[in-house]
Amino acid sequence: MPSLSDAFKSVPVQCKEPDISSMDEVPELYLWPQENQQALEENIGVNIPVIDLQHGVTSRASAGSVIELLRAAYEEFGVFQIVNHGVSQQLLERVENQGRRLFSLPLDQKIKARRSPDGVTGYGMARICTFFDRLMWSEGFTSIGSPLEHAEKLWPDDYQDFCETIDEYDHAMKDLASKLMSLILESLGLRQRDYSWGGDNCAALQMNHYPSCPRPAQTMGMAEHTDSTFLTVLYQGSVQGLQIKRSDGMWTVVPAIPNAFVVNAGDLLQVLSNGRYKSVVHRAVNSIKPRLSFAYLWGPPLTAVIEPAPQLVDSKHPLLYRALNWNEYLVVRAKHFDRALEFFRNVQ
Ligand SMILES: C=C1C[C@]23C[C@@]1(O)CC[C@H]2[C@@]12CCC[C@@](C)(C(=O)O1)[C@H]2[C@@H]3C(=O)O
Ligand SMILES: O=C(O)CCC(=O)C(=O)O
Ligand SMILES: [Fe+2]
Repeated sequence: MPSLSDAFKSVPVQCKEPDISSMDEVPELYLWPQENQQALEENIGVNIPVIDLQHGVTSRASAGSVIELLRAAYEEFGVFQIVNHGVSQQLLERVENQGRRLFSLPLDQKIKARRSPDGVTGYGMARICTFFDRLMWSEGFTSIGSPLEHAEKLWPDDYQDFCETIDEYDHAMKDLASKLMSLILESLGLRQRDYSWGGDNCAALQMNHYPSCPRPAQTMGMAEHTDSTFLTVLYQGSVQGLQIKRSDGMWTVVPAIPNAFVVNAGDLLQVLSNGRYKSVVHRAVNSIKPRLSFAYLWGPPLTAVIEPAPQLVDSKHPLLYRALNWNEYLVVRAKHFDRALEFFRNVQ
């Protein structure tokens, strides 16, 4: 049985982990072309819906049911935010504190928990770094289930708080992600019982740190990408940085709302919905302020067959993708990155 950690074995990567937290100058390799960096002040918050999971209210003038709001948000943007989601503010604060604690360790300590070249979990740059010729102004830590193996290396005598907090957060995210998936299926007119795959859904928690940056207009925190998931639940704290690319190619800021989560549509949802909900292209930009984000990347059991729902295929909506599973998708993506979905296009 493959695990999420196996998908990258065929394409090992060796990323360096320079100590960007202590740099007051930005080295050449971190400077990205200017066209990437248009400031988008005028686009801040362009109607990206905020859904109140208990009441269905939104930031838009017109309120509606959660399902209608979700459908509209995913058709238009591939993203929405949620409030009143049931995850306590206290847990979010604890997770942020543990993130701060981890990333403020000296680099020689962090690299004791370094991600292996063919692995997924541990400390290092986001795996997509190999697809770009510039470096990203960020560092990350990925866990799948318990982070114990790495936490013991980071804090040999004091890893318990970290593990307990991450375990608790992982459980809260697991529940929230499956609730969101039920709502998403309902919004597509699909029956929950057809999507209970048998076996546990897989997920990874990606903690990101974007250190204070002396030239934020010229650097990139995390380069543009889609997530390979069904959905990603992102907590971005109080410092803004996430941007999404709209269908007209314009970048739009996703405002940081206290205690809200951002819910991105991922590539597997694009497949399952036969292209009706497109995975959202997004990136994170830097600022003078240090920023943390926590992405819970959630998908099906690794070998479950994912294919466009038959109810969403008809003469006006031809079958766009052939059946795949998350494992084979990740293997193709590890090699071909943003072109991976093309390999699963249905050819008539
Ligand atoms: C479940 C996963 C999604 C991810 C690859 C991974 O196996 C674990 C890390 C995830 C992450 C987080 C940052 C962005 C991303 C594109 C990356 O490089 O690593 C995603 C991967 C993905 O969505 O494919
Ligand atoms: O930091 C952010 O806002 C985005 C992070 C992200 O896209 C990811 O971890 O996949
Ligand atoms: Fe992402």
